[in-house]
Amino acid sequence: MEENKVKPCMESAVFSNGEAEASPVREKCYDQREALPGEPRCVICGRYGEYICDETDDDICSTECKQTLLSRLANARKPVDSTPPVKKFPVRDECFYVKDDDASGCDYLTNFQIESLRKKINIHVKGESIPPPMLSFSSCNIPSKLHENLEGSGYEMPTPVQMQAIPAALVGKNMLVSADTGSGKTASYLVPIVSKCSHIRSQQHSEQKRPLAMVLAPTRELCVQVEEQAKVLGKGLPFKTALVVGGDAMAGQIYRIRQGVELIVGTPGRLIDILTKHDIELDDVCMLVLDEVDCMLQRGFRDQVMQIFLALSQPQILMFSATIYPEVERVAGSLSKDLIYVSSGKPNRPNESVKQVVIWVESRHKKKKLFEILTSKQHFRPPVVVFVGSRLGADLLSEAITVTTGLKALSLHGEKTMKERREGMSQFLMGEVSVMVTTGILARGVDLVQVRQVIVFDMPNSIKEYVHQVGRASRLGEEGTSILFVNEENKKLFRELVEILRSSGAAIPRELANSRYLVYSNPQGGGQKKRKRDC
Ligand SMILES: Nc1ncnc2c1ncn2[C@@H]1O[C@H](COP(=O)(O)OP(=O)(O)OP(=O)(O)O)[C@@H](O)[C@H]1O
Repeated sequence: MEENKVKPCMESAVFSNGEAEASPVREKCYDQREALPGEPRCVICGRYGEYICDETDDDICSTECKQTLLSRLANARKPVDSTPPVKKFPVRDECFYVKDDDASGCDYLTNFQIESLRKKINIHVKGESIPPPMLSFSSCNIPSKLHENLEGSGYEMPTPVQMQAIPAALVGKNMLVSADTGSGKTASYLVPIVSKCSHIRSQQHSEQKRPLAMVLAPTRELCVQVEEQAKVLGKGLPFKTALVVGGDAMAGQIYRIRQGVELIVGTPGRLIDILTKHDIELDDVCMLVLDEVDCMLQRGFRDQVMQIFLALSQPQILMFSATIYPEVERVAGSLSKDLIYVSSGKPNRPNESVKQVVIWVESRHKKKKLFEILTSKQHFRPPVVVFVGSRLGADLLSEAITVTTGLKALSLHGEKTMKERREGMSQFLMGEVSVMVTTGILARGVDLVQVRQVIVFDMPNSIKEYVHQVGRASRLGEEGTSILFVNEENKKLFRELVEILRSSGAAIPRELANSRYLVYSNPQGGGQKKRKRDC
């Protein structure tokens, strides 16, 4: 490792009595000592995070872990066929690219032009004084460094939801946004956050760097990913992040926040834990994001989210999901009186780029059917995510897959340690594991860039969870396939399922189409045994 790539962390030098500055950079992870309470930890191995990786701003312990970190990031971003990382999205109509000669945005567009532009990019809005969609990242007055970082990530043009949500967030609108899975919602809130927070910080003269923004998300995996992306976008700007999730040592998280960060990304439970036990000043938080808002406002999370919301001083609130129902709109509306609504694509529907295949298979035959798919040259498209209904089921099935098919399979669920979850995810993202068997933990928001096939082995409790699970098979309009195993045990969801399959043009198995339960099934999906939330 070249010395200039890994800088000794000044704060950590205080803890190590100057040792970090005097001695050469550690080569191997096992040469590094364990972290003491309150000290920074290596994001890869959890040892003493003596250095800051200048490329990612993460705490790391050695050259070895730095390399692991960088290759994970590179792999996580690598497209399936290893072609250069220029990302596409399904732009069907070139002519919406209205020429803006002065490149200053579309302020001069007439209302009619704005409306026809929205129509062409399939954006619907509701609310007062909503700015027009932006045509390019350069037309929305974001810091040039952020623009460079977007380009560096392969973001050449904003996706439709970004075109509308970014300018609206930049002018301070409170928003509820519904957009298809894989349509770029994350950058829709991270771009405004990085832009605003780095601007505020650069204007501040005080030494105290209190958090300015917060993103709440339901799972640790999603938080890890959002924080990673925030770091990439904020690189080179006065913009630091803290990840606050269960399973990692709390001391390190508090230490990081106290060192001064602009953004906190976390799960509600751990955040409440930290806020109630430690004196963290939140008065400066001016932006709050609820990612997967329908999940965050559901029983289980709602009270914690409200508690955090009430601890803040009326921040701008941005809420996002691919599935938003009237009840969510009602609760979201109660958080802000002048909320605007943005919707892109077909809300509450599986992503159109995913071909849905539904197979009627009795429970006792499901394993056999799965093994057939996984061993079929024609049907198996690794890496594959298999969704099951329980943690034990995930463990047993992943073992059975390895034993029966010889494929490398892993399970990932809420009972695993954070270390196991991190390692499992990275092995999967790096292509070392071809089948990941998981509970709902990976259903929402997680950007599995290389995955093009999802197998829903156990139908989830609700159609909206099914929509999110299917969504893992496609990013930005890339084609994918989902295979759902269904039988009479899922009868409560039959009516909604058939409706959604019909509207997607998917074939419906004869047994399902002719089922006597079709008439009686409950569209709310009630009645199925409730499973423990797995986040
Ligand atoms: N403007 C863009 N240009 C190129 N790639 C983009 C752009 N915006 C987002 N992406 C990439 O598209 C993929 C999907 O984005 P993202 O994860 O934000 O989708 P999402 O709408 O949040 O999906 P989900 O509902 O599944 O969480 C990611 O790999 C992201 O890096």
